[in-house]
Amino acid sequence: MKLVVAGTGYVGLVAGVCFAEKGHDVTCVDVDENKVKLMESGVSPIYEDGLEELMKRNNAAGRLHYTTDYKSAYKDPDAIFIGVGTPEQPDGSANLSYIATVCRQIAENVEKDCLVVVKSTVPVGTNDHVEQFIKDFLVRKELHIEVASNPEFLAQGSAVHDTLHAARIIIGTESEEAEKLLREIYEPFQLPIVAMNRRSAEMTKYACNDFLALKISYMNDIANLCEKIGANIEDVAKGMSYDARIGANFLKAGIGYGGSCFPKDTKALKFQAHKVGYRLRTVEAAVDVNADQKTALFYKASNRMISFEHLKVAVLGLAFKPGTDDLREAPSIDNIALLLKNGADIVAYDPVAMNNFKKKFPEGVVEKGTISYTNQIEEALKDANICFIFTEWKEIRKVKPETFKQLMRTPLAYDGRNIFDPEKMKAAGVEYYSIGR
Ligand SMILES: NC(=O)C1=CN([C@@H]2O[C@H](COP(=O)(O)OP(=O)(O)OC[C@H]3O[C@@H](n4cnc5c(N)ncnc54)[C@H](O)[C@@H]3O)[C@@H](O)[C@H]2O)C=CC1
Ligand SMILES: O=C(O)[C@H]1O[C@H](OP(=O)(O)OP(=O)(O)OC[C@H]2O[C@@H](n3ccc(=O)[nH]c3=O)[C@H](O)[C@@H]2O)[C@H](O)[C@@H](O)[C@@H]1O
Repeated sequence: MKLVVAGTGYVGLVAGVCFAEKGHDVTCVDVDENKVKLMESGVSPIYEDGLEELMKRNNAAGRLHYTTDYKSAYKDPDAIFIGVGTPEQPDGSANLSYIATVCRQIAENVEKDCLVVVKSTVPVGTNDHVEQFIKDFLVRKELHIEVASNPEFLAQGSAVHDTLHAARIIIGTESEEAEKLLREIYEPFQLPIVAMNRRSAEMTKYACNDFLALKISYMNDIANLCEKIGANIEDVAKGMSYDARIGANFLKAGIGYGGSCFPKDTKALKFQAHKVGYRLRTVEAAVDVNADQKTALFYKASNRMISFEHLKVAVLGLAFKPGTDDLREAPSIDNIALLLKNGADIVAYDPVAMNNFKKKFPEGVVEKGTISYTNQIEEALKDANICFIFTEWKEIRKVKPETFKQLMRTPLAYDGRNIFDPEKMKAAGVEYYSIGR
C-alpha cells in the first residue's frame, strides 16, 4: 500500500521504516531539511537500536523515501499517518499546532480519497476536530477523507523492537471501511489488533502512560517511606513482583520518570479532566510525587554538604533513560541546574547523550559553577569530591566500587538509579546513598 508518514521523530520515522520493512511503499515527510538529507544518506537523526540497518535496507529496496515536499507526498497515498509532536504547553495542555499544520497541508493538497491516521498522542476528541478541520480546509470537496486513531506504544531505546513485536495494535475508527483499511495495513505484522471507537483509542493511550507513571510514583513514594522506616525498596519490589496481579515491570524506584511522554501525558490528562469538571486525583498524585522525586537526591546531598562551591562533582549519566540520547525532561537537567547554581564544578559523562547536553549546557562557566564533559568515566571520577548517578547505563553499572574509592578525592556517591549494592560500596570504603534503602 502507498503510505505517507508526517513527522520523522521517534514515532514517525520508526513507524515509516517498519511499514517499509513489512512491504509497504512509504514516504516520510518532515519540515526539517537537515533531517531529510541525513535520512536520504542512510543516517538516522535519532539514536535507536537497529534503526539505521532497517533504513539502509529499505532505502536500497526502493520502498522508503524521504522528502520535505509535502505537496507532492500528500497527493495520492492510501493513508497518511501523523506522527508530529504534541508537546506540553505552560498550562499542561497539549499543543496541537503541529497537528493542525499537517491537517491543513493534507486538506490543501490531497487529490484522492484517503485515510488520515493520527499516531501522535492527542487529547480525547482530537480526532473529531481533525476530521472537521480537514473538511473545512479541503480544496477538493468531493473527496472522502476519513480520520482514524492509532496511538503508539513504543518506548525509546527499543523503538524498532517494540514496533515489530508490539503487544497489540490499537485502532480507533468510526467506520467499517476505515477499520478494514487499517487491518490491511497491519496485516503483515501479524500482531493482535484491538479495535474500538476513536475516543476510546485516544483514551487508551493516556490511560496506559498514566498508569505506568502512577506505578513509578507509587514505588517512589513507598521508597521514600522505606528510607524513613528501615525497609529496603529493592527487596520490597522483588517481593511484590512475584504477584502476577502486580507484575514485575515498572517497579523501579529512582529519581522519577522523565522523557518526552510520561511527564506531558500525565499533565495533559489532568488538564482534560479539569476541563470537564473532574479531578483526576490519582494522576495528580503521580505528578506531585514525581516533581519532588526528581531533585530528592540533590537535597539529600545538600543536607550532607556545607556547600557545593568549587567542589568537583562527577555526574554519571545524562539521558532520561539508557538506550537513548533524548534529554526531554531528564532528571539530570534539574539536578545539574541546581548544582551549577550552587557553585559546583561538574565533569559529566554519558555514552551517547553528551553532545545533546552540550547544546543545553555549553562547556564553561554557568551561573556560579562550571561544567565540562568527558568520554571517560575514570576522568569524571578522578579527584572528585562527590559523584551523582542519574542514568543506569551498562557502562556505569560496570564501574567497580573500588574505582570510586581509588579515584575520588572523597569517595561519596549519590545513586539515583540504585545500581550498586550498598554493602559492597561500604566494604570498598565508599560512602554511598541511593533511593529507598
Ligand atoms: N517519543 C516516544 O517514545 C513516543 C511518542 N509518542 C507520541 O508521538 C508524537 C511524536 O513524538 P516524537 O516522535 O517523540 O516527536 P519528535 O519531536 O521526535 O518528532 C516530531 C517530528 O515532526 C516534525 N514536524 C513538525 N511539523 C511537521 C510538519 N508540518 N510536517 C512534517 N513533519 C513535521 C519535526 O521536525 C520532528 O522531526 C507525540 O504526540 C508523542 O507524544 C507516542 C509514543 C512514543
Ligand atoms: O508514550 C510514550 O512516549 C512512551 O512512553 C514510555 O516510554 P519511554 O518514555 O520511552 O520510556 P520508559 O522506559 O517508559 O521510561 C520512562 C521514564 O520512567 C522511568 N522509569 C521506568 C520504569 C521504572 O520502573 N522506573 C522508572 O523510574 C525511566 O527511568 C524513564 O525516566 C512508555 O513506556 C511507552 O509505552 C510509551 O509509548
